[in-house]
Amino acid sequence: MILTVDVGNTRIKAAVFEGTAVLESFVFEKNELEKKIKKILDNYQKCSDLIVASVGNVEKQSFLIFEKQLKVHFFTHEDKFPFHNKYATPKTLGIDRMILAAGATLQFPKQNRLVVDAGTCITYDFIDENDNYLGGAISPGLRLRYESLHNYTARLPLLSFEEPDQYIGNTTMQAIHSGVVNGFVYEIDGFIDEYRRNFSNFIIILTGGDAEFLAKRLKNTIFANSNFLLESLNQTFQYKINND
Ligand SMILES: Nc1ncnc2c1ncn2[C@@H]1O[C@H](COP(=O)(O)OP(=O)(O)O)[C@@H](O)[C@H]1O
Ligand SMILES: CC(C)(COP(=O)(O)O)[C@@H](O)C(=O)NCCC(=O)O
Ligand SMILES: [K+]
Repeated sequence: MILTVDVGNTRIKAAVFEGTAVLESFVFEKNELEKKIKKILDNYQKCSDLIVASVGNVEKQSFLIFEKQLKVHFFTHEDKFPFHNKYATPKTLGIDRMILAAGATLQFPKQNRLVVDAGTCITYDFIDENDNYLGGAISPGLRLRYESLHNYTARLPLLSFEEPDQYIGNTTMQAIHSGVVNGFVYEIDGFIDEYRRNFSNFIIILTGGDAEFLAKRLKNTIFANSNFLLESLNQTFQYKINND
């Protein structure tokens, strides 16, 4: 049994795996980290490994305190990954993106894969059918768009997510909802269209905090799985064990 933990810039996601099956998954805030992990490990005492991928700013020590109970592994660029990394700055590539790319490579062999992770940021990661990781894109996520409109202007209120019913917003609030939500959806559809024009034999994997909403709104058909990063962490760890 293993416990996987994904530290993003907004929230922490965790899941307990037995083989490839998710036994339970969790979402919590950074300030609850140690308390939550302790509780999970109390409930799943058979966990032998704690596997972490972090792009957020939490102390390593918050995980290392569990070393008495089980093995702790932080994924880094030094680990073995199942793709050829063609990113020109491999050391600055987010470890979350590397894990997503690894999961896509292992789960969907011999095809072009695009992973879209709609979290704090939207990240696009492309791995071609020869398992070359080529890169992708980074842009502001849904909530970040609402927050930046408010934080960098004098007159725009901070709104929370609301699905606009039209693209012509006729009030300040509707204009913001249209710009943020429709802009978000159009951007992702636009990127997917561009990839589709250039590559065939293609799978698109959608994940992150906004995946569920997006799955309903995108015109492109996609494979949506909110747990894809955690599942990929589990798979990449198995891959590491088998290849070290
Ligand atoms: N309860 C929530 N708290 C924060 N963000 C949420 C929540 N529910 C949905 N979201 C959406 O999820 C996104 C963050 O996704 P997530 O995958 O948790 O990010 P990260 O991996 O970067 O921490 C935000 O843009 C927001 O729109
Ligand atoms: C782009 C990210 C901030 C995304 O973080 P997230 O939205 O998952 O919290 C993260 O992958 C990161 O810090 N990347 C480093 C830069 C790069 O990947 O090139
Ligand atoms: K992301």
